Amino acid sequence: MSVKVAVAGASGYAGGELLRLLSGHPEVEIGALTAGGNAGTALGAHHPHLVPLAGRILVETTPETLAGHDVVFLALPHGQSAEISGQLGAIDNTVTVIDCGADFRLTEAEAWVEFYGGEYAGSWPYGLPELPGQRDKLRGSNRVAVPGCYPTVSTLALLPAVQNGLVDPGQLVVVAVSGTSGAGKAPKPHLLGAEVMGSASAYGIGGTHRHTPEIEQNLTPYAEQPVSVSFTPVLVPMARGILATCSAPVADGTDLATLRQAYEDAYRNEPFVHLLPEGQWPQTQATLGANTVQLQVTLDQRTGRAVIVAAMDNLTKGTAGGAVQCMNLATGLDETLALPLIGVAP
Ligand SMILES: NC(=O)C1=CN([C@@H]2O[C@H](COP(=O)(O)OP(=O)(O)OC[C@H]3O[C@@H](n4cnc5c(N)ncnc54)[C@H](OP(=O)(O)O)[C@@H]3O)[C@@H](O)[C@H]2O)C=CC1
Ligand SMILES: CC(=O)N[C@@H](CCC(=O)OP(=O)(O)O)C(=O)O
Repeated sequence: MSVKVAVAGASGYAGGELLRLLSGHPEVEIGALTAGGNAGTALGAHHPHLVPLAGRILVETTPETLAGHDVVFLALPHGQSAEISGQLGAIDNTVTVIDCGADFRLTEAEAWVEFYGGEYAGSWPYGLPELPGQRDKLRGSNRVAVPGCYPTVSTLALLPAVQNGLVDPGQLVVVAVSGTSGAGKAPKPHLLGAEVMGSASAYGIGGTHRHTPEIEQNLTPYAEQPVSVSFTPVLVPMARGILATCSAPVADGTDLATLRQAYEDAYRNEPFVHLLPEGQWPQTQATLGANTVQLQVTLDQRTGRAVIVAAMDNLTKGTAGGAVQCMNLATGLDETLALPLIGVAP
């Protein structure tokens, strides 16, 4: 079986990571690679690490250049996916579209308007296979909305505690540091070297970051009470990686052994989510370039809070790896194909 894929937004960070993974995929043939203003230039000018594909010329992102592929990955800025996927669907009704952007992630129009503004495009099956029952929705699906990077790691960190009623889901706190590639490649003043190097800065503070409703949406079906998360992202001087520290008050009678057991049970059979041995705490470098999330959980006895720390590469499991995992499921391939378990450390 050969799956012919196109990558829209191939000159960007997510597009580059998709191509790194897809280049090693035994069942994939790489078709059109598209960009915006950089159409007409060679891929190698943007991603010199993608040596075998370096000479490929980027073409314009149009329905016509994307049509005729089995799978199209969209790695475009927010708001672009809705329009192009609609136009593409009108001329090619057999294509599977996997969107790395946010356009189709939220199921509630009000949340979309509050956090993104503009017109709500609707929702597609959510590309987090580790959510209970989600694999069945992704198998054979011809549309997938890949999660945001912070929601992937935060949801997987909190799910077992929430699902088993071990914490108060109305008092979840997530503080997550991220490398700057999470912000994309387009130039922005706050990403200048002089702003980022040797400095850490919180942003999207006070419940205003657009990933807040996505994390709440993910956990709500598994909670016995309303879910509320206080989420604070922090930019740190790394290229890649997220380290999320999540906490919540534990339910009466919950001890550390019960908490730990919930995480062991939830992730024992998950290929990409790993609870570390007791006493070992996640660090981002162990997940770099790997499609993995590494977790540890403990109980802060003094404050009565469960504390879960999770590490993940924002570009791999947090975007492109998650997207390839969804492609594997959508096209009937082995879910784990071409997805590294081994990180790049130190
Ligand atoms: N970076 C991350 O960690 C994560 C990213 N995502 C999502 O993935 C998507 C891509 O992000 P990322 O790769 O970081 O962003 P980048 O800014 O690095 O890349 C954006 C890509 O989109 C192209 N593009 C920009 N404007 C247009 C346009 N008008 N028409 C066609 N193509 C255009 C750019 O081409 P050109 O070079 O020509 O401008 C580039 O290839 C976003 O929706 C993002 O939210 C999701 C999770 C995590
Ligand atoms: C460091 C940084 O800026 N990170 C991005 C999140 C990246 C991500 O997951 O993506 P989506 O844009 O697809 O939602 C941010 O906070 O906006």
